Formats: sequence, C-alpha cells, structure tokens
Amino acid sequence: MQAIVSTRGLSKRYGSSYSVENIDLLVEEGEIYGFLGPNGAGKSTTLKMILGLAQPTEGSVTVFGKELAKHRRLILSQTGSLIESPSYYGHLTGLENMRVVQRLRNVPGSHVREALKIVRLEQQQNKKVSQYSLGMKQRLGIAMALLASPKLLVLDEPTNGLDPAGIGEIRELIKSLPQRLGMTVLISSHLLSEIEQIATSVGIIHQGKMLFQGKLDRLRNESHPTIAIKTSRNPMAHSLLAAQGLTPILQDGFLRLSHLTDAQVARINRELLAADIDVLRIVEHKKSLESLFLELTGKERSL
Ligand SMILES: Nc1ncnc2c1ncn2[C@@H]1O[C@H](COP(=O)(O)OP(=O)(O)OP(=O)(O)O)[C@@H](O)[C@H]1O
Repeated sequence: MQAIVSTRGLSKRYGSSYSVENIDLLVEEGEIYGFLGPNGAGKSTTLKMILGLAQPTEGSVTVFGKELAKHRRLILSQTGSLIESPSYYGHLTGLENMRVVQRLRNVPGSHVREALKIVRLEQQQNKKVSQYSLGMKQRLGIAMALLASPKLLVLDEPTNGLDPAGIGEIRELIKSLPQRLGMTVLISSHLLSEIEQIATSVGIIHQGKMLFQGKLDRLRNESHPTIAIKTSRNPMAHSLLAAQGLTPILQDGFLRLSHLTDAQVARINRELLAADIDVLRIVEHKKSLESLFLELTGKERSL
C-alpha cells in the first residue's frame, strides 16, 4: 500500500524542551488514521509540521511520496485541512464563505455545491454563519477543506466542543470519505472512544513521543486477557495450580491467571475435575482499549 504521509525523525523544540520528538508517522492510502494523545501531547504541532505551518527542528515530512520541504505548493494543492477552529466571515452566509475560499483556491464553482452537499449544509447555506451552531460551523470548515477535492484531509480535533449528536454527525461524515471520495484522512483526537469508532490505524502520542503505531486490532491484541476460574474449593485449587508452577491470584472468589493458551485452560479444567474440585465458571476478561490507552499514556512505556 502506498504511503500518503510519512515522517522521519520529526521533532519540534520550543525553547529547551521538545514538544515533538523523533516521530516516524506513517499514513497509508485510503486509511483513516487516528492520531491520539492527551492534551498537550504534541498532536497539533505534528499536524502543523505535516502541513508546512510549522518548521521542524529536525526530521522530514514526505507527502504523496514527495518531500514537503521541496514540493510544498504541489502537496498543499492536493491537501485539505482543518486546524483549530475554522476561519470564516460571520456576517456572510455559508455559501458566500464557500465562494470566498473557492476563488482563493481557484477551483470550479460546482465544487461548492458538491462540498456543501457532502457535509449536509445545503439547507442552511443561505444563513449567516454567525447564526450557525458549533456543529454547523465545523461542518462548514470541513466543506472548505473538501473544496479542492483533496487526496489527503487533515483534521485537528474536529469534534472538539460538539455535543454527542454533533460528534456523531461529524464521525459518520468522516467515515464515509475514503470510500465515497477516495480520500485518506488523518484526524487527531484526545478521545480514544472517538478514534476507536472511525479509525483503521492509530498513532498514540504522549509527551511528544510516539508510543504505539499500527492497526487498531494490533493494539487490541497487545492486551493479554485474564482467565478467571471459580471452583467449589478455591484454596485447594490454588495449591494445585501453584504446585504446577502457575501463579494464580485469588481475588473476589475467582482464581485469576494470565497468559494462558486454550490448551492450558483445558488442561487446568481437567486436572481440577480429576482432583474432585468442581469448576463453576471459566471467564475471560479482556482489557478495554481505554485501559490500554491509559496504561500507555500513564506509564509512558514504549511498545
Ligand atoms: N508556539 C509555541 N511555543 C511554545 N510552546 C508551544 C507552542 N506550540 C505548542 N507548544 C507546546 O508544545 C506542546 C504540545 O502542544 P500541542 O498543541 O502540539 O499539543 P496537542 O497534543 O495538540 O494538545 P491539545 O489537544 O491540547 O491542543 C505543549 O506543551 C505546548 O505548550
């Protein structure tokens, strides 16, 4: 698969400290890449460097296979972005605002109607933007970013400040873009729950460093499930398992074990029964992505 965005050793230093340190980010064609991290982690700074809005202290950015430093104009002509809140004229209507951007970007007028249709603002296009809700303003910002039919769309926390209904709308809109318009999307958020619902790949950044990058499924597999076994005689079962070199933890009426294969679980079950211990429950507990994310960003450990 073709790399749409890749960075090498990308770093940004403000004063004596690094806000972004040695980031190798990789976004492949047709992906929705969720760039995830708590507030102040370095997401905006990274996205700004990818868009040529901030100068890296070290490292390089390649977009569409071309180095940003050398092909900035070409790359940006094929990239749409929404960084921080969208800029618009409140006293003009949505349509008039779109026309301003259309002229600035020198794209055909037909794109305006198309973009307004995609973000479902057609009905409100003649309303002044000062009378728009926050969600409508965000959608207008996305419509502006879509105007030039970009191959890459970069969105920095596009659902910030929206209510759940507004978040849902933007989410569905973004989700539809790769298939509908053949776009690749790079979107940042501090909410795992949000990224989890739309992204195909994630990059997790914390204190300027990338802690994990890859498919969401791989992140899920990083979590080793725990097997909890409830028996009729837990203390005796505990001794039996410990004698076999296992390290069960007796907690809340269950013996908890981790890193077990299916074959080991089956063997334990057989042995408990053979020792005349009834097995009442065998339950698998998977770590939620949320707890994995907190563990990663809380402990700052590298995967
Ligand atoms: N122009 C600047 N001058 C000095 N420090 C800056 C500047 N821009 C960002 N920083 C610092 O860089 C760090 C990362 O900020 P950044 O805005 O990239 O984080 P973020 O992950 O986007 O967080 P948020 O979601 O809160 O915007 C922060 O500590 C911030 O204070």
